[in-house]
Amino acid sequence: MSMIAAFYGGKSILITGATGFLGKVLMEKLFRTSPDLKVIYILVRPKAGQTLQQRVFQILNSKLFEKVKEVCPNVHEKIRAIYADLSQNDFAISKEDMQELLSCTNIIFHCAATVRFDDTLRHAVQLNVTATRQLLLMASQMPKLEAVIHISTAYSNCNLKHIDEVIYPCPVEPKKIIDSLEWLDDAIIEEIAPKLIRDWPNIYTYTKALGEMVVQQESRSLTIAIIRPSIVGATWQEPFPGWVDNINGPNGLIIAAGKGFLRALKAAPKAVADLIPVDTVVNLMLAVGWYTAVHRPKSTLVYHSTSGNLNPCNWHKMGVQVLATFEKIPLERAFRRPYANFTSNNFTSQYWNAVSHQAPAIIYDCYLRLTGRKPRMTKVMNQILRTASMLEYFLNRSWEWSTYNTEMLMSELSPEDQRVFNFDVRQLNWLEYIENYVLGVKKYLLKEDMAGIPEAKQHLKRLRNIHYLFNTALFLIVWRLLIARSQMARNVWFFIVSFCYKFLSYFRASSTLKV
Ligand SMILES: CCCCCCCCCCCCCCCCCC(=O)SCCNC(=O)CCNC(=O)[C@H](O)C(C)(C)COP(=O)(O)OP(=O)(O)OC[C@H]1O[C@@H](n2cnc3c(N)ncnc32)[C@H](O)[C@@H]1OP(=O)(O)O
Ligand SMILES: NC(=O)C1=CN([C@@H]2O[C@H](COP(=O)(O)OP(=O)(O)OC[C@H]3O[C@@H](n4cnc5c(N)ncnc54)[C@H](OP(=O)(O)O)[C@@H]3O)[C@@H](O)[C@H]2O)C=CC1
Repeated sequence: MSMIAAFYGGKSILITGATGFLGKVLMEKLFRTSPDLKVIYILVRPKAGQTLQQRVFQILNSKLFEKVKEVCPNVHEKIRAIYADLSQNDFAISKEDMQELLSCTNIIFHCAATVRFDDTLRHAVQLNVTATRQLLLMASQMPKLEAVIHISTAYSNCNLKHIDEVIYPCPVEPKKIIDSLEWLDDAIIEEIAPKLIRDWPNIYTYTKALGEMVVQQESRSLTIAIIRPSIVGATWQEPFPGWVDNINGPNGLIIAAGKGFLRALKAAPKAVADLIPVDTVVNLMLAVGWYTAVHRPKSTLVYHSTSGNLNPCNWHKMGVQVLATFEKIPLERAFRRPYANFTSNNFTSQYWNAVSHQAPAIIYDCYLRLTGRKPRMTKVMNQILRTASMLEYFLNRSWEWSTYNTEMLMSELSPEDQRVFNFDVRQLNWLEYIENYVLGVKKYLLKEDMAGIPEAKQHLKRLRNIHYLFNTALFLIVWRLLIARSQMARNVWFFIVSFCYKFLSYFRASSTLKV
């Protein structure tokens, strides 16, 4: 019997960010392994014209929750969506709902955040810092609370090379930043933002670091743990391999590569690609929730959910496997054949951008214009290049994350828990994982039909022929122009032609002799 699964039985669990990538997988696993849990409260806001109920309905009716419905048929009754906006005071939760949350909650998983790298400082602080503080204030009024699990990121201290499982101080107190944002206007805030974030690469990682400091300062009587995942990728094993549903992190770039838009990336081929499957992160979260509530460690423990030091894979290996998978299972209607050129050199990268990205986009837009259609490829390409440049920082560096606490926790689990809540990334086979990942991007994110693979392969063959034809035509045009203008080119041309002629004559003569 799994001790962790039994621990969550009969519990009331509060999850923020339950509609996000990590939150959905967390809910799924909780319902599947502890179907006798009492209730999961989720803080949700209406979005894209959908009410809370419609959003919950959509999640529960997705493929991700198919197994849950077999194990826990009354899952609809065990989920309680509470209207909340984490950027508002008291999260805009009604009095009745707040009362229920305060009196019933046993465990909190705080996943909600803005994960955009280019968010405004005001919004990112509201979500990643102030909301964390407010949630902890709420937590301190919960008599039945056993543990709070805060989700940070392994990159919250990416200005350091070696990162331990400790909370590092930030140069400016979070409280001071929160207070000053109250009276500064937006223009000034955006002006001071680059000075505030110093050597952090973006507002996201900086505000996540501030969020950790808030956890440390506000923990007081609470039992809290922090989990720091690196780059969260598709599911490895559960509930099925390759599930993914948003374009964040590697997903957008994998699509761009598969569709043939992105053919070169400024990335250090040997740098560690620190991906971690989302189900591995969720298993660690649930194990940490159990351990924190049962063992009540005296200080706030930090757990790294990373792969680099236990089972490293580099960007080159990852890129090669992504391309190999696209050979077998290509995406539909590709723009060009998938290809990837990793370089960390500035000049080479700019050259590839011009030749492999901008030029084809401009040529294609000319073609669209000539055929009376609206040009769009340059816009798409610029969007992809902007995203790639935002991720560059993470593609050109390697970090060392220590994993003492994570390994300690692993050794504390019973063999059954190690199996059911497996977060041992050493068992991950990268080649198999990446293949399933790419397949998952095609099936679950792009919703492409597997029956379309033969047609997609035919399309790639046509693209290859167009590519050869285009290159030959280009070569002939350039050569013709050169011959017309340069005596040296003409000499080279006559030399080649006479050499070929002599070779053919020799070949013909020797074959006649043999006969
Ligand atoms: C062979 C090649 C191999 C490739 C392998 C490469 C692997 C690369 C790995 C990358 C490493 C990433 C490192 C990350 C490390 C940090 C870890 C964390 O904690 S990070 C935590 C994770 N955080 C991150 O990863 C955040 C990173 N991303 C960002 O911050 C921003 O996306 C941005 C700033 C990059 C671009 O912003 P912006 O220019 O404003 O663009 P928008 O975002 O607004 O969207 C663009 C378009 O996409 C549409 N669309 C949106 N959603 C979906 C969807 N679900 N479904 C479908 N479509 C969707 C949307 O409608 C729009 O279309 P349109 O309306 O224009 O037609
Ligand atoms: N994905 C990754 O690679 C990594 C993620 N992390 C961390 O993991 C956590 C979860 O990330 P992930 O699931 O990928 O992110 P998502 O963007 O998929 O999910 C974010 C969640 O936060 C919710 N949220 C955002 N703003 C508000 C708001 N104002 N009010 C209420 N809810 C809000 C979103 O709700 P809505 O659906 O309404 O937008 C969504 O449920 C984050 O803390 C992130 O920092 C850490 C490392 C890597």
